[in-house]
Parts: sequence; C-alpha cells; structure tokens
Amino acid sequence: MDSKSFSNSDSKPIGVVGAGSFGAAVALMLAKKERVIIYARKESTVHEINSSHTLNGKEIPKNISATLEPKELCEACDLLFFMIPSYGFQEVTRSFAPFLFPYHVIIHGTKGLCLNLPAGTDLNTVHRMKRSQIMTMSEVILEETVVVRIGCLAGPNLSKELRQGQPAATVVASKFNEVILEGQRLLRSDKFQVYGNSDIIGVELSGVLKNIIAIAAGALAGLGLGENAKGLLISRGMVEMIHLGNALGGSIKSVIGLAGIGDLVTTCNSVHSRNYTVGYRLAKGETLTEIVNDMEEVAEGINTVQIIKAFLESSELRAPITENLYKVLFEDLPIGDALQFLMKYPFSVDVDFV
Ligand SMILES: NC(=O)c1ccc[n+]([C@@H]2O[C@H](COP(=O)([O-])OP(=O)(O)OC[C@H]3O[C@@H](n4cnc5c(N)ncnc54)[C@H](O)[C@@H]3O)[C@@H](O)[C@H]2O)c1
Ligand SMILES: O=P(O)(O)OC[C@H](O)CO
Repeated sequence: MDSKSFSNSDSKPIGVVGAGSFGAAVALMLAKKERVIIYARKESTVHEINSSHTLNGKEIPKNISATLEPKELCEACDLLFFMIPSYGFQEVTRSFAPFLFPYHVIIHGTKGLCLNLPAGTDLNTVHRMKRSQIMTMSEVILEETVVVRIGCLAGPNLSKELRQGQPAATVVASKFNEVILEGQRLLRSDKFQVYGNSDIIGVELSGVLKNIIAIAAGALAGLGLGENAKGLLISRGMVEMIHLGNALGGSIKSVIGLAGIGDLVTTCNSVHSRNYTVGYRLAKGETLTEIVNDMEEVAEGINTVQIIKAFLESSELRAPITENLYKVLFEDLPIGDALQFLMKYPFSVDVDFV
C-alpha cells in the first residue's frame, strides 16, 4: 500500500478493539459503511456476536463479527479503531504490536492517560511527574508499535445517545490528512458530522481533561447547586483545561473546539456521563471506593486527577479545580470545603489566555 495515501476502498473490514460502550457505538456506525470485526477479550462476547448477532442482548447488524485473536484482526484489517480504557491500553497495544505493520492505521477513542514509569513504580508511589512520564494514547501507540499513521476520535459523544441515533459530531485528529479523510468517510452520516484537526495531542488532552471538570460538575449537581454555579465551573474549568493542555503540549485552539468545550458542556450536563455520576454520588455522601466498586464502566477522570496532580507538583502551573478535586477524592476534603476554597480563590482576570 502507498504509505502517503490510505483508503479502505478495497473493502477490507474495519477492526474495532474493545466491545464496551463506546466500542459498540462506533462499531455500529462503521457497520453502516463497511464490514466490521470486533476484537473482544471475553469468549462469551465473541460467541454472542458470531452466533446470535447480538451484543449484550441487543441486536447488531450481520456484517459485524468478532474475534479473540489480535493476529486475526490485524491480518484482516488495515484500519483499527482502539476503543479501550486507558488502564488496559498499554497491555492491549502490546498484544497487538507483533501483528502490526507500518501500513496499518490506528484511530483511538480513549479519553485517559498512561504512565511511562520504571517497572515497579506507579501512581501510588510517584507523586511528582514530568511531562515525559505521562503518555497520551497516540504516544503509547508510537512507543509500542511500528504504526505511524495514528488518529484520535474525540468530541461530545455519549455512547448512549450515539446508539439511539441522536445527532452528534466528533473530531478526528491526526498529523496525517489521509487518516482524517478516512475517518470522515467511514463515520460521517446525516446524523453524525466529523471535523478534522491536525493537533492530535491537543485533541487527546481536551477529551482527557474535561473529565476532571465533569466530576466537579456532578458534585455541584449533587449538592443541589444551580445553573449559575455550573456556568462558573464550566468557564473556569475551560480556562484550567487551556493552561493544562498548553503545558502538556496541546494548542489552545483545540481546547476551545468541539473536543474541548463541546465535550465539556455535554459531559458536565449529562447523567449518562460516568465522570459526572462519580461527582454526583460523592456529593450525595458515598465514598470513592464504594462508587468505583459499584461501577461497571470506567470513569477516566479519577485517574486523570491523580496524574495531573502529580504533574502540577513538578510545574509552576496552578490548577485550583483539579487540586481541590484531588483533595476531595483522595484526602477526604469535604466537597463543601473545596467549594468554599474555590469561591475565595483570587481568580481575578476573566480571560487570560488570548
Ligand atoms: N462510553 C462513552 O460514552 C465514551 C464516549 C467517548 C469516549 N469514551 C472513551 O472510550 C474509552 C472506553 O470507554 P467505554 O465506555 O467503551 O468503556 P467500557 O468500560 O464500557 O468498556 C471497555 C471495554 O474495554 C475492554 N477492555 C478493557 N481492558 C481490556 C484489556 N486489557 N484487553 C481487552 N479488552 C479490554 C473491556 O472488556 C470492555 O469491553 C474510555 O477511555 C472512554 O473515556 C467513552
Ligand atoms: O461517560 P463519560 O464521563 O466517560 O463521558 C463519555 C464521553 O467522554 C462523552 O463525550
């Protein structure tokens, strides 16, 4: 295949890695254009898809099949959508690496971060982190595989709404225009708009950082506070995302686009958001351990708060919402106290990033 262009026009199936909420939603959209093969780690999931054409009991199109084998997926597909949470991303990427070649294209939809730490150390032992110790998923793919044409899918994309066929839009970000064009060709429909952006790091970070603010928004709702307070949180949260995103290597433009402010507004307002739900339940008096033990799906923001707090320890930057949320999540600071602290924080300039 010509390395400068990419088109799935020879009608190879599209691979989807991960059969969770978002993987399923994206597989259903892709299946409107091409055959899809899902990689899942559970034999029961693969069996259900292949034998009854259902996933979690819901009917799916017959042009979606499934496999347990990374090798089979990589041999059948040139384009793979990686739709797994950050906690499994490195492991899954490593299991695919032996079967990936430079002609493959990977687009991921993960809104979390991984760590680049020496063996035997982790988030619980390293409390100060430099940027080089934090990895976005495109950086993980570059590190672990020979694939170079990498994209990221991010935007206000609650999987429940996507599965209901409600109108939405997303961003496909990549340094390679052919990746953006192929993402647009495959995903665009009269219900789904797909924008392009070349700042993949900025788009990845936008999707990652909005989860922190979404937890805080859920907490405000759980405290019974109104829309004025939410407007305040969203606007200050956006400023915090801009400064953090910039410090971590993303452009301001990406944060004020669909993947940043667009997703921030959606996630801060939806009971379907897992991150919002974590904040809401905390404010209602549950502990973080109780909430996490009871959640079947991932709320990426919890890990992200820890990682960004460790990054802040090694930088001059201040991020008061993230720092206070860290204290609420991991140091038992009452949410009311965190809110009082933020209300007295000397934010004085409204917009300080343009
Ligand atoms: N659900 C949404 O609305 C949504 C929307 C946009 C982005 N995202 C992002 O997509 C990512 C995935 O979210 P989700 O909602 O699909 O999560 P989920 O918890 O519903 O599903 C995760 C899937 O990944 C699989 N998985 C996890 N670790 C694995 C491993 N080591 N090997 C193989 N499979 C593994 C699980 O089995 C599961 O099928 C997250 O980073 C999330 O932030 C989710
Ligand atoms: O359920 P959440 O909080 O992971 O949010 C899902 C998506 O990121 C919304 O775009």
